[in-house]
Order: sequence, then structure tokens, then C-alpha cells
Amino acid sequence: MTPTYDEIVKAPKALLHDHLDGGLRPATIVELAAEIGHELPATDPAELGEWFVSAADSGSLERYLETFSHTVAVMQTAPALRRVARECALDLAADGVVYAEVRYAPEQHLTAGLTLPEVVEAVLAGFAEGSEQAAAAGSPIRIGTLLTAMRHAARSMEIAELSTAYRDAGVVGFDIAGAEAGYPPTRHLDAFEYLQRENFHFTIHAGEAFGLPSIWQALQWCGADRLGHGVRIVDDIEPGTGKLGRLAGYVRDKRVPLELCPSSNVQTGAAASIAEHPIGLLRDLRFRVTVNTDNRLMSGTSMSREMALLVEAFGWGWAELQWFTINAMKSAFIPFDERLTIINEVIKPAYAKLL
Ligand SMILES: O=c1[nH]cnc2c1ncn2[C@H]1C[C@H](O)[C@@H](CO)O1
Ligand SMILES: [Zn+2]
Repeated sequence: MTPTYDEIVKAPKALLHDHLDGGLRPATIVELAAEIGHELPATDPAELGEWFVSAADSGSLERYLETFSHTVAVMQTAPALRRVARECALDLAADGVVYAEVRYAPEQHLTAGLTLPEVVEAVLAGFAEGSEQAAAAGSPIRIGTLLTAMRHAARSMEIAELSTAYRDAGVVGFDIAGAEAGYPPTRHLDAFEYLQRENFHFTIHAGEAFGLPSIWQALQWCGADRLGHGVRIVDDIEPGTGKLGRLAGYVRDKRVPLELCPSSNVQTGAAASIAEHPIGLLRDLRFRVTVNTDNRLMSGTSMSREMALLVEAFGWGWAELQWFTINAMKSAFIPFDERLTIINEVIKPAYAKLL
């Protein structure tokens, strides 16, 4: 039986790659912008939502990223950050996401005078509040935070230290994001080496707008646990035969998790369409594939919508959706026993009824 969108919403899902500043409710942006006098391209929430999707639909990562100036602008105070985080937890839970790792770059939220710890604490408080409300409403969700450093900037060591300082308070990992071409991950090698010495976890946006050298550096120089996107690994797979080059072989053999984000890739030009997205090939070749939203606002999407699009494009069923979900849970940055509990007590029993 082909899973329908409504059925997919009800099934438990796990999400590893979602940006806090890429998932605001349009109505919240309108309210927060009015409070601080920030000018928006539209003040009607529905229109604003459409504006984000069409502006992000740009064919280039750089232009896609320009849309974040409006979301980041309204996330500069503790109450605003807390609200955005609370609503993020509620929206993900309402979509049936039971485990999510949500990321954002604390260094982008300092323009009104907050300190880095104040930013982190406001977001953690918002996630805690939202998760409590979601559980009370019957949709429990566990949220782990990833702190991102911007790859064009020079604060990665500071953000890495901030991540480990809050590791027992809900921060489960570190990431770098932003324009990829011209900003290789090795620029931040000191931060990654620090995190390795601290036995901490990190993922790196790599292989999205730039190809194999970026993936190779992220893994072999920086020691990334996972790849944010990583979709360009297909450049190391021979068309037709599926023969893997050395790097693709390494990624598959080591079960390196790929945080694939289909709709986002179509918008930035990393994939021509959902149907032509390399996720089909990567899944057939049994890479450790996960499905993610990246930026729900900019893509007008949700975890359930991404899965429904894949079901439609590739004819996949519950077996594949369960596989993606378990892959994500296996690749999460929370402790092994906690991952196993979610797999065995939440995910498997629910999919057993659907399969
Ligand atoms: O897909 C992406 N690639 C690179 N950078 C991204 C992507 N989505 C969001 N970002 C950036 C813009 C945000 O302001 C920042 C932190 O979440 O991360
Ligand atoms: Zn991303």
C-alpha cells in the first residue's frame, strides 16, 4: 500500500538536519518584525511564506542563503529566540517527528547585545518548553541542538567550545554551514581537532554546492561523523555500472550518514528535480541515507512532505520510510542506549503496524 501524506504525518520520523532560522512560522516573522521595525518583503503571512519559497528557489546556494537575513533579523532577543525554538518543537512534533536535531549559528544572533551563552540558553529553554507542550498534547518529541559556525567567518573555535560547554544541557553536536565554494572545511581544522579531543560529535555541510574535494576534506582532514547533504558523492560513482570510486567506497563502507535534503537541493540547483535526485541511486546502493528538511520555511516543506515527495517520485513504501527513519536514529548524536530505546519502543512498533 502506498503511504499517503496523512498516514506519513502519523508515522514516527527522525530528522537530523533542520535549521532553526530556516523554519520559522511566517506569522511569527511578521509579528517579531513589527516589534522591532524590520522591513519585510511582505507582511501578509501567506504571502511572506510564498516569498521565501520563491526567493530561495534560486538555483544557487548563495542566493538561497540571502533569504536568511529576514529570519536572522527577527531572532536577536532572548524572548524571540525562545519563541522561535518553542514553535519549532511544536511544529515538528505536530508533523510526527519524534526525534530531531535542530541547528543554528549562535554568532548570528548577537546584534542586539546578547552574549553567546544567552543565545544558547534562550534556544534551549524554547525547545524544553515546546517539547513539554508537545508531550502534554500527546506528541512527544526529543530535540537535540547542534551549534553551527559560519564557514566564511572565524569563530568556529569559539562555537566549538560553546558546544562542549553546553553538552550536558542539550547541545549534542557541532556543524559548519554557509557558502561552500571558496570556504573549505579545513579552514576550521583547529575547531574539529578540539572537538575530537573532547570526544564530541560533529557534522559538516559538504558536497552540496561544491563536490568531492569538500567531502574528502570533511571526512579525511576534519573527521566529520556525518555529512550535511553529501549528495555530490554521486560524482564518485560510475554512471550505469554503479562502480564506486575510493571516496564513495569509503563513505559506504564506513556507513557515513548522508543528511540528504531533497527539496533544498532542487532549489539550490544541486539536483534537477526530486525524481532525478541522487537519493534514488544512493538508496539502491545502500549508502547510509537519511531524509531531512534543511529549511522548512524556504522550501515550504516538512518531514512528512519530503517523504511524500519521495514516495511519489520513487514509488517507495513503508519499508523504505522505516529504513530512512532507523538510519537517522542510528546516526543521531545522542547516546547509543537512548537511540536504541527510540528505535525499539517508538519506531519499530509503529512501522510494524504499517508494513
Ligand atoms: O543548505 C545549507 N547549506 C549551507 N548553509 C546553510 C544551509 N541552510 C542553511 N544554511 C545556513 C544559513 C543559516 O543562517 C545558517 C545557520 O542555520 O546556516
Ligand atoms: Zn543545511
